[in-house]
Amino acid sequence: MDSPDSLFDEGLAASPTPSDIAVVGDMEPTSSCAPPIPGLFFTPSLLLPLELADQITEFCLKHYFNQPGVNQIMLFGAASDSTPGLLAFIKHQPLVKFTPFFPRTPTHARQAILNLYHPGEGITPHVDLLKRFGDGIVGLSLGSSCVMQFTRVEEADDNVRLKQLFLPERTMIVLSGDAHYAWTHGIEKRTTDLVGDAKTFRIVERGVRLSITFRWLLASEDVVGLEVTKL
Ligand SMILES: O=C(O)CCC(=O)C(=O)O
Ligand SMILES: [Fe+2]
Repeated sequence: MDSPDSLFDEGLAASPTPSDIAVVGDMEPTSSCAPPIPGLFFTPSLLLPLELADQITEFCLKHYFNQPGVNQIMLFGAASDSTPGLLAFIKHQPLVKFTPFFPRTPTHARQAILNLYHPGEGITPHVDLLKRFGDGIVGLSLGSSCVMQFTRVEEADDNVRLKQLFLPERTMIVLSGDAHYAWTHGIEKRTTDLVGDAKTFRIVERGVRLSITFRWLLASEDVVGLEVTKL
């Protein structure tokens, strides 16, 4: 993937966007207990307030996903008016204190990627572009849950290379450090997820899911082309 506007690392994914209906494959029950990946922070009980979540979802669907076939939007700039009230909420959550996401003196532009997934769609495992983004990605799940999968970029000794995490709707995940740079993240193309543990689990249907991920752009990476939405 050579395009200068590519968001993801070469070799790991060909410009992943939510895509393609797939057959349900083998599933393992997955819980909302964060896997032991350094730099991955997730608190299942921390939920975006329902009213705010509904407002943001409605706003994004109306303003950004109002044409057929559009399933990914990139926003650049302060990204405050573009997702009203969302950054103000995120900023005060202890989870983001672990990341350099809200430095005392912001020096870089902010970027948000909005992905819309219909049931059966997913995103190829990838590492977000290392050279373009600063450390610390904050991701929100709106409208539906899903299972996110993580694999180590380098082969490691441990038996379990693939780790999974169930992301209920209105939850927030933070990927920083190793979780950002040394592991891929992706979502399998499924219409259902198996949630729980080996003994007690249930099938959860996927609905339409909107994810919003915030990042910092590194210096000189804040101009990527004229086709992007400038705020
Ligand atoms: O949908 C998600 O939660 C993940 C999106 C993602 O990985 C990305 O936009 O880079
Ligand atoms: Fe990503």
